[in-house]
Amino acid sequence: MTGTKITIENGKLQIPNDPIIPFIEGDGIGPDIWAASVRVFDAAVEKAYAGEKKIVWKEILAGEKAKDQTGEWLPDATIDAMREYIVGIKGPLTTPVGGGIRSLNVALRQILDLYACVRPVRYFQGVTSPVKEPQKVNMVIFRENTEDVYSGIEWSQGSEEANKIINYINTEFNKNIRPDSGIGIKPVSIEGSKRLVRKAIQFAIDQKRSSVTLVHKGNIMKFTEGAFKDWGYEVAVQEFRDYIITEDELWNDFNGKAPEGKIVVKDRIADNMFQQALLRPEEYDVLATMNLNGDYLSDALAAQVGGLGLAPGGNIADHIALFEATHGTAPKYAGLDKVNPSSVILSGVMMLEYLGWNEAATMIVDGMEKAIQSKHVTYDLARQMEGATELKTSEFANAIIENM
Ligand SMILES: NC(=O)C1=CN([C@@H]2O[C@H](COP(=O)(O)OP(=O)(O)OC[C@H]3O[C@@H](n4cnc5c(N)ncnc54)[C@H](OP(=O)(O)O)[C@@H]3O)[C@@H](O)[C@H]2O)C=CC1
Ligand SMILES: O=C(O)CCC(=O)C(=O)O
Ligand SMILES: [Mg+2]
Repeated sequence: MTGTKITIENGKLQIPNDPIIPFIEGDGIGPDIWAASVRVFDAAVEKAYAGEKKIVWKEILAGEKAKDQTGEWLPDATIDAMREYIVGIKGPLTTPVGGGIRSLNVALRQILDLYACVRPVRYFQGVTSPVKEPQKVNMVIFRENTEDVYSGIEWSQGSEEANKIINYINTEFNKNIRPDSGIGIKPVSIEGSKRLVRKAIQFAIDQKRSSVTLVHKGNIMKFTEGAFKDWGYEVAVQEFRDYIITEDELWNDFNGKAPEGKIVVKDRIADNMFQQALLRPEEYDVLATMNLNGDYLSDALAAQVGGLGLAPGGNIADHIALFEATHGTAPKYAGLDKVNPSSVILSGVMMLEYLGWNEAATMIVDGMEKAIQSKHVTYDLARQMEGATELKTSEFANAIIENM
């Protein structure tokens, strides 16, 4: 295989003109949307750089394909490849509910310590949305990606471990957990919280965004969610003093009007955040959330601008980054060449921006905007639009390429 590895020099990514980029095709709808997406990426890079740049794709295995070919759901070679090649992209992977394997998606994030799940939510002109003014939504979710109830530390009801823990907590701490309970642990650390909020604020500074909102349920879960909020404010005030004001300062010192260029750091209790996002979306910009709240908010905000077919994301550490759509494997549509590939395509746009290949990224977004405005779209958007022509996954990729 030709191609050159991305490297890190003096803390910065060095991107060759022919980077080797690993990809995971994914389960369910994964093969359909990956086949469409990769054609769009290659066409955009070719068009933007006239052959001077090219991605050399390297398939790595996870999920059902890995199980079939290697006997393992997540082979070590896949983790090694991500460490070696640094930037990658993946399709969705199935996680059974209840028993069976744990989430491979979560495992990839935890093993590679991809601590920020970054999910931008914006409106595409022409998409029909369930809200009146979807164009007011322009938020970027920074979701903590390695801890919280996603840590996978849980024991089933009736297991020896669950019984032991219940007994210990009830006797040592005078609590009253019902003996027939399942047990899950919710660890939230200073390190995990602060590095996530730090990344969110740095993004807000770099992208000249107006606010960072810490989302939490700290009124109820005081020492996990409440602590996340407190540690978030600590990072803001101690590390970014020259760039930010808190919401208290906004009202006490600036009469509700932020000085030019200052980012307002505020917090909202999670249930309130969901209704604020619907009713006053223009007041929210960057959101820093814990793992579970961020998972819920990602799908809800995606729906607000037209659905999961348009919801990209990236799991990003200090250097290693694995881009992926917000949605899952939508198994009922697997192999039908039906679903919207845009979430993976827009995840690829995030990846191209991460590489600094902004020209190709912009070209894809332009192509997608034009295809949507011409009402040539996949079923999910077609069913909401009047007078739309429904395209297959592969045909929508063609439409983007033709409009680039
Ligand atoms: N990061 C990952 O890999 C993720 C994996 N998963 C896994 O995926 C599996 C299925 O999860 P499920 O809860 O059904 O959620 P999914 O996100 O897979 O699908 C839910 C619904 O969202 C809509 N949708 C999803 N993707 C698209 C798309 N590309 N284009 C158009 N519409 C889309 C469909 O809606 P409609 O029915 O209205 O057409 C679909 O039925 C589970 O095993 C879950 O664990 C879930 C989330 C993330
Ligand atoms: O890993 C899974 O199966 C689900 C993950 C998920 O919902 C998400 O990352 O948004
Ligand atoms: Mg989710």
